[in-house]
Amino acid sequence: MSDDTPSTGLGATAPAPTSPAPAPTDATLRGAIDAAALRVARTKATTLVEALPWLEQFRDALVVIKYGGNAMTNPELKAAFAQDVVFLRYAGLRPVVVHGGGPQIQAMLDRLGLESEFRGGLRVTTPEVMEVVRMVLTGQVGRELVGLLNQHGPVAVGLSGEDAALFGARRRGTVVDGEEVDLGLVGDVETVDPSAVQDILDAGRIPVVSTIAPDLDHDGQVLNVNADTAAAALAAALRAKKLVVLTDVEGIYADWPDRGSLLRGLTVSGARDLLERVDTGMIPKLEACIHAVSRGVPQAHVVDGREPHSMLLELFTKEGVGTMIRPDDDETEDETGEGSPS
Ligand SMILES: Nc1ncnc2c1ncn2[C@@H]1O[C@H](COP(=O)(O)OP(=O)(O)O)[C@@H](O)[C@H]1O
Ligand SMILES: CC(=O)N[C@@H](CCC(=O)OP(=O)(O)O)C(=O)O
Repeated sequence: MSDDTPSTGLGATAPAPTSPAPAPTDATLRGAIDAAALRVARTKATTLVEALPWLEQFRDALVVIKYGGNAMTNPELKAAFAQDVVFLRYAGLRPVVVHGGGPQIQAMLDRLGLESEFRGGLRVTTPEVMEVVRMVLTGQVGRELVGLLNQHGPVAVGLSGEDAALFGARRRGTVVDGEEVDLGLVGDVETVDPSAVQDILDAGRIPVVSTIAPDLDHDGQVLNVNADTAAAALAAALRAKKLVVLTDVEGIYADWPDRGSLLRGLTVSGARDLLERVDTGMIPKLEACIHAVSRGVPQAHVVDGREPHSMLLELFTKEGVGTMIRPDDDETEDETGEGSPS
């Protein structure tokens, strides 16, 4: 007797069926498949309708998306990212992509046998390394993203911080273990003229920005700037409605690397306090979010770029998936982000 023989509930078991159940007819099978397909279609429709309040709220909204090099290493993820950005555009938002490319720069430096080291989270940049940074960001990573976006229609236009004086930067050093460190050709963005980006947006297209910046103090010299902070400066100058930073973790953790300490929401003051406790990679991201929100961008999000379509989930669902940073006087609930479209 097989283990799954049905029980009568009276201590005895029912006799095993003597003949197999009749095989389902083609019509019954087709009916079952149609019912399942209908259920899937209904779920899709519910998902679309759930996005409606956000689509209404974000109509025309300018969203600056920072796409980090670590979230850009897998072809499927890159394709999903391109789909999401084009989706935002076709849904009536105005996305602007600002990309990094740290791992891609490193790979090229390794191929060329050039050494470079990071100090305080920034790459020490010699003139030779600067040539590679410029070549990889504008000539490789930017081009590739433009190509991926344009697979969905002729929407994307690439430019760098050098075009139409989009960015102007000044050289910076850093302090590591109490010591002043010369980073070479590394700068902070000090001026932003967003008119070239605005022109591309006004044409209904998607600007894709590589973060190379002319040196304001030395004509003809360009500087290597951190892509997170450049994205924040651009978001503030464009008066963006959101800054979305895609990276390779779920969001910001209160107590990194304790996976149970993922933060759903943070105020700018909370983010400033946390700066003391985060490690190298997250410092420029947190600084970028603080910079953008304290200069008038209503919300900044840190989202997992390894999760396909995480950006859409963060923007268009009640639960969200990453960490949202908002002004101190914003009353949005921290834990769930519920209450209003985030
Ligand atoms: N509190 C924190 N929350 C999340 N990540 C953190 C935190 N502190 C440090 N990190 C590190 O920051 C990294 C993200 O920065 P980075 O590797 O520079 O990303 P990207 O290439 O996307 O710019 C994470 O992978 C993680 O190792
Ligand atoms: C000064 C400095 O460190 N610049 C970065 C620029 C690229 C970048 O920021 O890329 P991610 O966003 O992928 O980290 C670098 O040379 O790697």
